[in-house]
Amino acid sequence: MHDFHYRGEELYCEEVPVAQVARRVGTPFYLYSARTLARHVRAFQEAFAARPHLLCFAVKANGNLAVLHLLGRLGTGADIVSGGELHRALMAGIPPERIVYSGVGKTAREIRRALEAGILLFNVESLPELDAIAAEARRAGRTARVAFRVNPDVDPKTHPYISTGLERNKFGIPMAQAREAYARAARLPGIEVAGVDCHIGSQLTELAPFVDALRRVKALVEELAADGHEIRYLDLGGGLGIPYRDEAPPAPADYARAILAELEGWPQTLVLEPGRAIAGNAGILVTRLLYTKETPRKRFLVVDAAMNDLARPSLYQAHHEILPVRRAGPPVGPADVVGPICESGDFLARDRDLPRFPRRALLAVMSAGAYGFTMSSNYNARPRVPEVLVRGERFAVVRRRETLAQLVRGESIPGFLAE
Ligand SMILES: Cc1ncc(COP(=O)(O)O)c(C=O)c1O
Ligand SMILES: N[C@@H](CCCC[NH3+])C(=O)O
Repeated sequence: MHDFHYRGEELYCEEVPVAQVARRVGTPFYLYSARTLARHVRAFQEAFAARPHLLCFAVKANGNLAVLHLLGRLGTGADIVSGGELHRALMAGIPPERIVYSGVGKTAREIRRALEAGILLFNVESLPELDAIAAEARRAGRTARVAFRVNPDVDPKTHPYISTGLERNKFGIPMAQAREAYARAARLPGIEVAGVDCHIGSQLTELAPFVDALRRVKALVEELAADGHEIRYLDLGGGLGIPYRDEAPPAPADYARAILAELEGWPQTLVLEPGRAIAGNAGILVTRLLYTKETPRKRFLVVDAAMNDLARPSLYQAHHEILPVRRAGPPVGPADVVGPICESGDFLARDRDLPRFPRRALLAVMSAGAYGFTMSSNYNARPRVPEVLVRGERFAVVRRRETLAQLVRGESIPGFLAE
């Protein structure tokens, strides 16, 4: 599942002691395992080998150039949602013909860049956006291949903030409007109807919502075929969950079996956009204990990482396991692991049965490889932390710690303030 394990008393990433990296780069930092990333990619590739498919890693989960480069070398493409992510994917060497572009608010400039790059597919989320893409394509003398992202109105049974395929969510177009939308797209110069797309949410731990959504998509594709559209790509989005605690999400092979069974005799190229399932358990956030603070009610472990470094616990009450980098004694009762930020919502873990740690102990916040660094911010003027990639016995800093100079880069004090 992942390559973070104890050897004796010490936590390792692959062949590298985590404490050794901490000595080199200081804390906090993100640490990724190349072996875990590669294993997860291969699990998808092997599971879907029986049919034409394209694995487009969701860059929003982890956009580090080295990570994207590694995934690209293994054959993956990218699912992007902004001009910034397009830039990252191209810089990392991911070929444009393996890039699909989702998101409800693509700007004219972003659309132009994606057209110039020659990406595979625009996943279109509204009719006004379709018109904008058509206009840019005509201006550039190009043709944009499009899929509509349809909203199948399926409950993914996940956290409400990360469910996307319900009618009340802002994503995609309602199924009932799809045929009309495709008819309009087919008439528009600059547009080539190429696929159907759907993505119903993230951290799904059951197969049924995926299968439900796919059945609705299949019914639509049949109608579209009857209307004369040639649907060559079926983009099923991402969303496969991972174990953070005791969840038992389906493995990529189970997910593939369920989908492939539905698609027997369907010739389309399958596009998949996993993010978390590839990167989530391939990364940890390493932090140092600053102070242990005991009050009559609570024990607080104040660490040097905070909600600006890993937002998931504060934002979704997400659970991330906390492991000592050097094994400590037995648990002595509940503690909150909190950061230095001036918000009560600044916690990485709550009410965990944890040992008593020596001062300056290193702690690993597990399963932080997806939506960890990418959601980090500079809140409380905290420089963003470094990212380190391990492969076997080697490791490299793949993003340096932000400096104080970088923290204020681009800011200026206008002269009129002195008047
Ligand atoms: C359009 C789209 N594709 C792919 C993903 C990746 O999802 P996950 O990381 O759950 O696989 C997301 C995020 O939920 C998304 O919005
Ligand atoms: N950022 C979320 C997932 C949202 C997925 C984006 N479509 C998380 O950390 O779980």
